[in-house]
Amino acid sequence: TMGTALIYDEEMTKYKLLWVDPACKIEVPERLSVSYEALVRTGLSDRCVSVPPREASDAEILLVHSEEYLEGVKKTPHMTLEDLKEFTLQYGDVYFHPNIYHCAKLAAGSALQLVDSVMTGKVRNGMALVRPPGHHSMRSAASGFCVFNNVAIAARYAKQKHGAERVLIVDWDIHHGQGVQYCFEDDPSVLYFSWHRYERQKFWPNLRESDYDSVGKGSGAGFNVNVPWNEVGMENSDYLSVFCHVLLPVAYEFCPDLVLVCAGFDSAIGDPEGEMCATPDIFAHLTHLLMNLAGGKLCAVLEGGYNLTSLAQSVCQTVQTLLGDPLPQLANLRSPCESALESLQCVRSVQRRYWSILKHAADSATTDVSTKLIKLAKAEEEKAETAEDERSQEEKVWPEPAERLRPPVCSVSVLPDDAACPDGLKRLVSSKDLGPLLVSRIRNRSMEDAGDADGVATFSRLYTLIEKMRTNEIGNGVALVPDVAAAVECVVQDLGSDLVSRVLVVCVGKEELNYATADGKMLVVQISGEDKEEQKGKYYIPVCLKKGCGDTVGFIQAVFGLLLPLGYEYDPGLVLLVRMPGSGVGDCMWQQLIGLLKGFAKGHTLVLMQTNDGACMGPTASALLGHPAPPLQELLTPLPDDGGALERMRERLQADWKMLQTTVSSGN
Ligand SMILES: CC(O)(O)NCCCCN
Ligand SMILES: [Zn+2]
Repeated sequence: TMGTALIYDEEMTKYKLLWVDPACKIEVPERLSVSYEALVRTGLSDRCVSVPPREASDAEILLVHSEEYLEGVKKTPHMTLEDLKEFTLQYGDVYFHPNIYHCAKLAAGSALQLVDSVMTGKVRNGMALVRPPGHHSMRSAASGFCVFNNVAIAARYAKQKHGAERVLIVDWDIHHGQGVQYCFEDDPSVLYFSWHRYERQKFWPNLRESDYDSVGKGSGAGFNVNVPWNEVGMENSDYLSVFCHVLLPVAYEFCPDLVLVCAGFDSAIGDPEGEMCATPDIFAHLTHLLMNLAGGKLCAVLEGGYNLTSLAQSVCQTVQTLLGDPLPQLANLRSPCESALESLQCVRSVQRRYWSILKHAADSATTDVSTKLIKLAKAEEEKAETAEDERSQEEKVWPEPAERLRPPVCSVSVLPDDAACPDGLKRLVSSKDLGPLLVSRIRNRSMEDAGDADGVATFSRLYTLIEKMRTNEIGNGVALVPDVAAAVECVVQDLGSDLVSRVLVVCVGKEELNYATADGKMLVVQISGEDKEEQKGKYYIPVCLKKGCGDTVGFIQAVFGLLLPLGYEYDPGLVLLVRMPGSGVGDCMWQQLIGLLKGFAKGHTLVLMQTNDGACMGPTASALLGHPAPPLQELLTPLPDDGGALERMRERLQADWKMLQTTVSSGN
């Protein structure tokens, strides 16, 4: 199914703080109106399926909250100002208003409408712009501007009404959604992931149980994943590292039927609460990285976000990705910071006991993180004293996110004349005259009999395709060629090199690739079952899966632990995905790979396959067109894998590639 639902009603702007409370003054009605107005202004709202909110019923609210709490909140509409203040005093950092009960029912009801729309297949995914937010509210208490726990209610509702068996909740808000954690900490059917500003418990809500060692209880052990940020100023690379090295491997092993996002945008630059430095376009990638889970069924529900500029931009980035638009290039990613690496290492070392995909993660006990903790804590104590005053004054500025233009043609195919063109793809026939020099090079390089006019025609079409991707006239494409190894060599040596500055070549299968430039114009990552001799340098990385490319657990570990971090750091202008004959990779994994690789080069991927391997043309076309990849069920029953080899490879490569790091540098 296609389509993105958008749920919004201005009624949810009709409550505000009626007295002085410094902790609550940032939660203003304009948060919602500027977000919606930005979606209207950019034309994104018109591209969505507008779904009206509704009020959550008592029964639905009671899925999470107690009767006494609900009865209490029910009385607030008739309270005097003094009664409202009195009622509010029993909770922390939250305020009540005569209309907030109505809005809280609409906020929860919006999340339920979104779940209905997605679970019934009316739309593929969607976003609910709501206030009051929800993730702090608990069974019998309001907290942190939250009254009813919108997403927790939605998760229970999805299970009860739609039979969802496993629900993943991703909370990228900069605060810990303790309400969600308490609700599901002993429930293995709901995996709760949250990162949050923590500063070793010095940041609100100052809970010991927000730290990384709260992994869930009883049968829920392992189904709660907390990533504390112990410093402010976290950047895009810190966020992406946690997604690649913690959340995504675990999420894929969990294999959810539905993904709910506590979409708070106070984790973006400029926000007074988060004080982080990640730019709004990061949410395009965070959303994208979750969109191939659960067959694309993703519901994003607004939580926090208090800088009206970065909030509006972040909401637009999220919705634009839900609509399937090309992703922005994330420029100049750098190494995750030391504090992020320390958190990453701690989280992986506690979660490795519960997730086989993390089994080979370093056990932090061996690197004695505690001394590092103390040393770093002292270091930042000094820094904090000085930085505090400067930091709070400085006004953050960041570039407006780049436009993300959909190319006129989404996907094309380059095929032998007798091959059928898959539905939805446009056959590329026009070809550029390559000129005698290139023609002779092609003939020499790859064609046995120089007379192979077909070969030249194919390559001139490939050249055209690459050129039209560079100018964004075409999004992506797939080519069936007689000899895929020869084609790769020709494309990267002759065609690609002068058209794009960096080509990421992802080869699946064992064929020998006998070129690897050391100049960085090309990065080759080859995933195969063959044990290759040591890699030939920084830009040729052979990843060996002992049990071959059919080993889904190993493949996923290679994709998230190596390929995606490398790709983000390399930041290519074009992705060349090569399917070597006999690779043994499954169709689902293949589609997942195509979907995930769209995160690079604004989605400009060229898939090369051998003519006699055309059987997977259907799944390939489907993935290129943006249809979500089917879930990888195999992950549920992982075979004993050799993930250790991948960890060792990552450790070896991280000297060259900073995004591969998952532990604090043992050096300092
Ligand atoms: C929804 C939320 O997580 O943004 N609420 C933040 C409350 C902060 C109170 N100091
Ligand atoms: Zn927040």
